[in-house]
Amino acid sequence: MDVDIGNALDARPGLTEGTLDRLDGRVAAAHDRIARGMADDEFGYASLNLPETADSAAIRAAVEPFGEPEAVLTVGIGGSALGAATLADALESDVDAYFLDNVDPDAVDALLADLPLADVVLNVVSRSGTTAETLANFLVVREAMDAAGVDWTDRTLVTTGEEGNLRRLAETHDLPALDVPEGVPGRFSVLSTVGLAVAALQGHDVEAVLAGGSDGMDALAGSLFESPAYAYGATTYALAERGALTNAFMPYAESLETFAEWFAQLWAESLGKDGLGQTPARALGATDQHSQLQLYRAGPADKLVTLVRPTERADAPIPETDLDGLSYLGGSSLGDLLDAEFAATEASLAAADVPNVRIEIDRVDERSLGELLYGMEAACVLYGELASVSTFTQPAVEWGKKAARGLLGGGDFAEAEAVADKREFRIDGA
Ligand SMILES: O=P(O)(O)OC[C@H]1O[C@](O)(CO)[C@@H](O)[C@@H]1O
Repeated sequence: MDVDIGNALDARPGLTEGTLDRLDGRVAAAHDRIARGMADDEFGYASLNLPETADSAAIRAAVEPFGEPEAVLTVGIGGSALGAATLADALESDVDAYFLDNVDPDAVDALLADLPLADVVLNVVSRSGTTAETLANFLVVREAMDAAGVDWTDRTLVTTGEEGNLRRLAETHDLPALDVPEGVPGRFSVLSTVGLAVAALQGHDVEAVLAGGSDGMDALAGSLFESPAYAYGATTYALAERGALTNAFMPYAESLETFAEWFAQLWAESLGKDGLGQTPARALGATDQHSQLQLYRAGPADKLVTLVRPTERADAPIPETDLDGLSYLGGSSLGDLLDAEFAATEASLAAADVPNVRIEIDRVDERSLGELLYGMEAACVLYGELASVSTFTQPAVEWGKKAARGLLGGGDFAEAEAVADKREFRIDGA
């Protein structure tokens, strides 16, 4: 993974090389803190040890009984789904991967109607084992399997914590079960059982993903000038300090669109604390050049754009054409066009003094993805150290959970009562 921060210098907001030099001392101190946390397997910091601590053999052993299924259906949400989905959507496989990470009845019914339930592995993932959406979806899928005459206990893999409903379910029905890694928040768990079981079921090289993570681990150093991940973390932090409170995250590869969704949880849930943080805006190149780019380039000077791409990709020729004004496309290729659009967008932002950072990986394969995912996690941890926030907790999400549970009769919660206090100011339609 390479990071180019050149277009973050002298932008609006922008950094100078002097800023970076002054910041590097704080990066060194932050790295020492991170290194100590990793050495002691401290809560949260343990995430950055996963390339060495993840048990790929246990993952392979757990999925082995399922052979090569037609499909894998993951029921989980947030970090319990997005990492696996990132790898599944980035890599090709003959085994289809589906994810139920929402409780939209239409979507759930439509998916269950299409799935070959007798040849699906039901991969239920929840660290806590109490997440309402995950447990509700599991109960719905289990009933659908029952109704289809499928023995769900033959088709289900559980990944969960030591305690909780899912652990008890696995023990009661003797289900294959994987442990979520200790001390690793869900959004940092892609390089573990949580993110890699689907990859193993899809026949991907799990060890190569972890080797890429190790590449990222080896690239950590006590200076932003020596570590791409820290260069990204320090630059995004310093730009936020200067007003870039939105980070438009824009991969130029369809295979990395879900990666942007994974990044959004990592960045928002880790750094959105104490009135601080940087809003990740998910975008896709070249598509969003025809939508959001207008705002990025000509809107408030309150954002940076992160451009991500593989330097090697498949290609497809563009046939010759005599269409007026379009003959220049003929004989070129879609890859050439995408690369030209990437360079043009990058230059367009620079010409408007909009800070932008380029992240490049060799190609979208297991090893490069492992390094990229690890690099973003390390960048996030560094940013959190520099911002002095509690990177690995997410207390703000609990209020809504209690309110929803109270509304459904799951207990007496003041949050649920507060829902009734909604201030009304309605403008009704026809
Ligand atoms: O794995 P669990 O415990 O079901 O949690 C799922 C997701 O919900 C959160 O806890 C937030 O509610 C995320 O941090 C986590 O990734």
